[in-house]
Amino acid sequence: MLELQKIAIAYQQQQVVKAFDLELEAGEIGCLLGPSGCGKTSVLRAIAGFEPVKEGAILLHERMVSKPNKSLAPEKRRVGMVFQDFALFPHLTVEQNIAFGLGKWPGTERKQRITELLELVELTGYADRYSHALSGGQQQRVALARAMAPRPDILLLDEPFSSLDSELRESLASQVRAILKHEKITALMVTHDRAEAFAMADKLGVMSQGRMLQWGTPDQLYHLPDNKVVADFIGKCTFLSARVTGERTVESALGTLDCGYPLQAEIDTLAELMIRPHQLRFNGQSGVKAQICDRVFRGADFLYQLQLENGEQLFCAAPVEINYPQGQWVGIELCLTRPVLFPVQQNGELA
Ligand SMILES: Nc1ncnc2c1ncn2[C@@H]1O[C@H](COP(=O)(O)OP(=O)(O)OP(=O)(O)O)[C@@H](O)[C@H]1O
Repeated sequence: MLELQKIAIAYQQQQVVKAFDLELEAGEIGCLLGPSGCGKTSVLRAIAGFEPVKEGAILLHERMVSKPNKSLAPEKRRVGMVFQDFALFPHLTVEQNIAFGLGKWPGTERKQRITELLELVELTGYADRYSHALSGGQQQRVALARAMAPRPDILLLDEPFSSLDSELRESLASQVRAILKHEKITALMVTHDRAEAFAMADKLGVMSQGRMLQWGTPDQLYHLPDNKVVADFIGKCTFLSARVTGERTVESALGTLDCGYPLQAEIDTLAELMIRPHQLRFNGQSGVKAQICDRVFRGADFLYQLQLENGEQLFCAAPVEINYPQGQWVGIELCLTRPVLFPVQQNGELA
């Protein structure tokens, strides 16, 4: 449905997006995640036709819509957009805002589509309200209904929940996902909030400095990140020094670990082992000891900061029923199904 082939975007002479690839199947929801200024909005604007590409091509429905010096006008692309600030017309009612997206649709079809959308976004009964009399979440649902009204081929969402409070953000993200799935709409959303991205995405991409670092399912990015930047951006983790000791084994301060797959690295190669907080467990029988440096209450669990005897630090998430005080020495064990190792130097043998 959507294919970006090595696109580059530049403002004046400065390239802000480089050799950027992305593919979305029909009905899939993709999310671009990345720090402020990495180029997320520029990618969305290029797909919508508001920015030209300097290199590469954009295909929508297998039709070329952008390539250098050639760009199909935004209104001819069948692309819908939802913005951060909702962008509703304040002088129009909910119904009129939604109808705006329907242009020249005939009367009965228009009425039917509006009724259907109001029901879908759970705003039946709000048709005559003006936006100032709606909550932030309701306003954003109207904006979504307006963008979906003409049944675009693809919907682009630019940080649609960022002006809402965090609790509402997550519940609205799940609601919006259900609505998009119901309508079988292909969508691409940009955000810098990973909880939001996890709640929405079938496919997730992490961007940094104009480049796509990795594109895959949220599960792939979380459990098998391609590099340390993705690993860190997608969830809390620490990297423990390790040394290759065999075809499949490494040794670290937590002992010898059988990785279960060939490492393709020389014996004695240095590496870093990714450890997420839930991959460490307290175990009084374990010979590996660590001291509790700090802990943070997170509701369902504590996030412990631990220091090993060699000084390396790790995070461990444990249920609140386990209640270790600061300073205590505890036994710990690793619970990894598929250990992830990174080379100490990029382009090293484990890359
Ligand atoms: N119209 C413009 N003219 C010049 N530079 C621009 C323009 N728009 C964006 N930029 C620059 O391009 C880079 C990428 O901006 P972009 O808005 O795409 O990033 P972003 O990842 O969406 O950021 P944020 O999360 O803060 O919205 C930034 O360095 C920004 O300053």
